[in-house]
Amino acid sequence: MEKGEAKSKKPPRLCCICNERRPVLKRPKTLQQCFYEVFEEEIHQAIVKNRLFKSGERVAIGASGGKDSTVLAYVLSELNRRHSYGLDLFLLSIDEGITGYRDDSLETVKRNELQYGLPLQILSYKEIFFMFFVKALDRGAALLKVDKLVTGHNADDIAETVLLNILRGDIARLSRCTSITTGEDGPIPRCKPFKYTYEKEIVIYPFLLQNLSECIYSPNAYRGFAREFIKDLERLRPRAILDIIKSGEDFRIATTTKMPEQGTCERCGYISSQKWCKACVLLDGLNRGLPKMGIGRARGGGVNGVDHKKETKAGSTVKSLESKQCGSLDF
Ligand SMILES: Nc1ncnc2c1ncn2[C@@H]1O[C@H](COP(=O)(O)OP(=O)(O)OP(=O)(O)O)[C@@H](O)[C@H]1O
Repeated sequence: MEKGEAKSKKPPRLCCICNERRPVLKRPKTLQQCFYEVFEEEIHQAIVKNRLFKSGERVAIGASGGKDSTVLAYVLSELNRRHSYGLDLFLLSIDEGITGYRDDSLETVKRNELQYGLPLQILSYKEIFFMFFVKALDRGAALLKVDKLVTGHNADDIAETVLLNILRGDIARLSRCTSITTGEDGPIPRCKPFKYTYEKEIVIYPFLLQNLSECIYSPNAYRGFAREFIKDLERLRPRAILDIIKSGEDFRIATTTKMPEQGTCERCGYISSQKWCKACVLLDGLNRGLPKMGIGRARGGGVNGVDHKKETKAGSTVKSLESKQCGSLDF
C-alpha cells in the first residue's frame, strides 16, 4: 500500500465524549468534545456542586449587554428551565449614562429581554444616586429586593484578579477573589457561575457577538497588563488560567497576617473596610467640588485626596479613608 493511500484512509477523529460526531473544537481543558452540551453541563455542575441557589430565590442577572452577561442570561435561563432550579430570574442593568456605549449595550439587553423571556429592570445612576458602579449594582439589587446577584465574571477575569492581588500584595482580596459566592454575610450574595469558564469559550458559544460594545472607559492599565500576560500564558499552556485560580484558592495566609476588618460605612451604613465607603468619599468630593477625591493617591501624601487631619463639611474627622485605587475592585 502506498504511503499517501494509507494517509487518506485515516478515519477522522471523533468527539471524545460521544465518539460519534466530529468534534466542534479542541478545548483547553480536555481534548475534542461535543462543545455545546459540555459547556452548559459544566456550568450546571458548578451551580449544583457549589449550591449557588435555592429554589424560589429571586435572582438578578447583572446584564451589561456584553458577551459574558449575555451568555450568562441565556445559559442560566436555559438551565433554570431544564433542571427546574425554580429561580425567579430577571435582568438588572445599570445605566451609567455613557452615550454611545451604554445606550448601545442597553439595546442588546432589551433584545435579550425579548429573546430569553426574562424581565428587565434598568436603573440609572441618578436613581441609585451613586457614582460607583460595583456598589450601584449591589444597591440596585437591594432596591429590587433580590436574594442573589449573578455576574458574568469568567475564569480569565478571576485569574487576572488573583494575579493582580498577588502583585499588589493585597492578601485580604486574594483570599476572597476566588470564591464562587461572595458577600454571604452582607445583604446580597453575589455568584459567578462562569468561575471555571474560559472567556474564549464564552465568545465561541452561539447567539452572541452581535452588536456587542466594548466599554470605552474600561481599560485599566494594570489590569490590562495582567490580562495580556494571562493570554500569553494561555497560548503556551491553556490550563494556565485554571491553574492560577487553583493557586489562588490554595493560598494559605499566615496566621500572623493582619487582615482589614470589614465594618460598615458611618455615613450610609453600607459594607466598608473604612470609616466611609468609597461611594460616600466620592460623593462627598463631588459635593465639595473636589471630583478627584477618592480616586487614587493625592500628591500631598494624603490618600484619596483627603487631608486626614481636616474636618469634612459633615463635621466628622476623616482619618481612615485610606482605600485602594479605583481599579482595585472586588467582584
Ligand atoms: N452596567 C451594568 N449593568 C449590570 N451589570 C453589569 C454592568 N456592567 C457590568 N455588569 C456585570 O458585571 C460583570 C463584569 O463586568 P465587566 O465590566 O468586567 O465586563 P465584562 O467582563 O466584559 O462582562 P460583559 O461581557 O458581561 O460586559 C458583567 O458580566 C455583568 O454581569
